[in-house]
Amino acid sequence: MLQKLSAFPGVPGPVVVIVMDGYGVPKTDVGSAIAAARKPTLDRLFAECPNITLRAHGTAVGMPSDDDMGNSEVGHNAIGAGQVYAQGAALVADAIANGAIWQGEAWQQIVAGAKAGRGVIHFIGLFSDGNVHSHIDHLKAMVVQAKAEGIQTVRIHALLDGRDVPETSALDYVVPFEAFLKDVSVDGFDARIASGGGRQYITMDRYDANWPMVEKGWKTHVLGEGTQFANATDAVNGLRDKHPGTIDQDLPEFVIADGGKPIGTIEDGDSVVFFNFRGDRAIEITRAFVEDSFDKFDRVRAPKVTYAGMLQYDGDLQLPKRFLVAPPAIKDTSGEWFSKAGLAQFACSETQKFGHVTYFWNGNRSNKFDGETWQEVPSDVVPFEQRPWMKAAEITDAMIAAIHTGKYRILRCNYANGDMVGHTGNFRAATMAVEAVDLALARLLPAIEAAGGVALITADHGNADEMFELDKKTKQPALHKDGSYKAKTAHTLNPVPLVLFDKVSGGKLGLTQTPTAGLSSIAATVANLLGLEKHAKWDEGVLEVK
Ligand SMILES: O=C(O)[C@H](O)COP(=O)(O)O
Ligand SMILES: [Mn+2]
Ligand SMILES: [Mn+2]
Repeated sequence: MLQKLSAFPGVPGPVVVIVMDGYGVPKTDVGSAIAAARKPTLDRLFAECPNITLRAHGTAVGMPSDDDMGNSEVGHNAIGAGQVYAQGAALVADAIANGAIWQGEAWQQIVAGAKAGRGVIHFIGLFSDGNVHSHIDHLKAMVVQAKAEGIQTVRIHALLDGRDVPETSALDYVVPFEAFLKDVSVDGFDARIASGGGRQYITMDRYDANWPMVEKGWKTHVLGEGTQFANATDAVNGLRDKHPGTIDQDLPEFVIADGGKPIGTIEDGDSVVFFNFRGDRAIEITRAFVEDSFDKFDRVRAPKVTYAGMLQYDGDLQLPKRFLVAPPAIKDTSGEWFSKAGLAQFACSETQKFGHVTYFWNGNRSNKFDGETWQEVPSDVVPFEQRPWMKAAEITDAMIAAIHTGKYRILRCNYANGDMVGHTGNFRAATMAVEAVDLALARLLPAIEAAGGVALITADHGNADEMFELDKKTKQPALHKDGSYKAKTAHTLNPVPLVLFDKVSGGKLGLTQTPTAGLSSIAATVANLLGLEKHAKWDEGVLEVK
C-alpha cells in the first residue's frame, strides 16, 4: 500500500495531469509554433506558477541513446509507470547484437514455416531509422539472417515514413536498401521490396481511427493491388511526380511487378514478420493477419501464414501470440497502485491519443484497473492541418463534467493538437493547434480550482516547438536553396515543461528543478500531491513542500 506522506496531507480536490502532446521547450523561438502562438493562459501559467523542465527523450525514457527523440509510447509509459524501462528500440537492438533473437522459438518458427511452404518470408513495417516504431537496421539484420538460414525469397513491404524522419527522405532509405538487396540477391537468394506506400495512407492506423487505411494496406501487401512500378525507387519518384507536394507519409500505395505480375503477394504457407516494435500502429494489421473471425473489412483472401510481430503489441490480448523479442515487462504502474489505494481515476483523450492515456499509461495494458473510467472522444478523420483545433474543446467538456461528478481523485487527459498538427509540417496550423490547447486550459483550470484541485501541465515530448529542420552541424534552422525553411514533421529532442497549477495550498507547494529529472518523476509527484508516499519502485518526485 502507498503510505501516508508526513510532510503534506494532500490537496482537498482532484489532482489532474494534463499532457499537451508534442509541446517541448525549444532552444530558439525561430521555427517554434509555440512561440508564435497567441496563448495568454499558458503565458500566465509560466509567469506565475512553479514550473520546471523534464527530460523527455533518449535514455531518460528508455531509448537506446540520447540521440533518440522521445515519442508517445515511451513518454506515456514513463509518466504512467513512474519508472524507466529499456524500450522496444533498445530491446530489439540488443537481441540482434547478441544473437538471442535468432535462437528464439518465434524466429525459428518463421524460418521453418517458410521452408515448409514456398520458402518466402515477408517483412512489413516502417521503412526508416526513426526508431519510434521501427529501425531499418533491424530489417537489414533479418534479411541477412534469413539468407544465412537458407531462405530463398524475401519480400519487403515498405511503409514510407517522413513523420519520424525528414518529410521527403524516402529515397535516402530506399535507394541504398535496394542496392543492398541487389548485392545479397545471389546464390539462389532473391530479396526485393514488393510493395509499400505512405504510413499515414496505408496500414499504420491506430486505435480503430481509420480501418479503411488498413484495408488499403492489406490489398497492397497481401493482394498486390495498386499502381505498378519496376522497383521501389521508381515508385517513389513516380508517385512524387504524380502527386507533387505530397510528403512521404501521405504517398499512395505502390506494388512492384514483373511483366504486370506483382512480385510479392502473400500466399498460403508464407511467413510474415511485422517488424515494427511499437504496438499502437501495429495492432490493426496484426489482427487482420491472425484473427479467424476478423470482420473489420473484407479481406477477400486470408492466407494461412506463420505470423510474428517484432514484439508482442498487447499483452492482455496476447496480440500477436508469436513475437521475436519480449516487450518490456512494465510493472507497478501508478494506475495500478492508485487503484489499489482505492482512488477513482478518470482518463480522457480523443481517438488519436486515447490509447496513450490508457494503454501506454498503464504499461501497455488494454484492461482497466479497478476504479478507472476511460472516455474516448472520437477524432475527426481528416488531415489535421485542416482542423488544428481537433477535439480539444470536447475533451475539455468531458474533463469538466468528470470533475463536476466529484467522483474522481485523479484525472488525466491528453491534448493531441501540438503533436498531430506538428507532424503535418504546417507551421500556421501548428500555431492554431497550440492556441486551441490554450483555449482549452482557460476553461479547464478554473474548474479544477473550483473543485479544490491542482493540475500538473506537461507533455510527452516535443514537436510543435521545432517546425523547421535543424542543420546537422550548426543546429540552426536549415534552409532550402531558395532561402525558405525546411519543414520538419518529426518530434524533437527538447525537454518538456512541468507546470504546477495550484490555487489551493496557499503557496506551500513548489517544484524542484534537477538536472536529471524526467517524465518518470511525475507519478511520484502526483502521489505526493495526494498526500501519499511514492511506490518504492517509482523515480523520485519533484514536489517541494515549503
Ligand atoms: O505514430 C506517430 O504518429 C509518430 O510516429 C509518433 O508520434 P507519437 O509518438 O506522438 O504518437
Ligand atoms: Mn506524443
Ligand atoms: Mn507524435
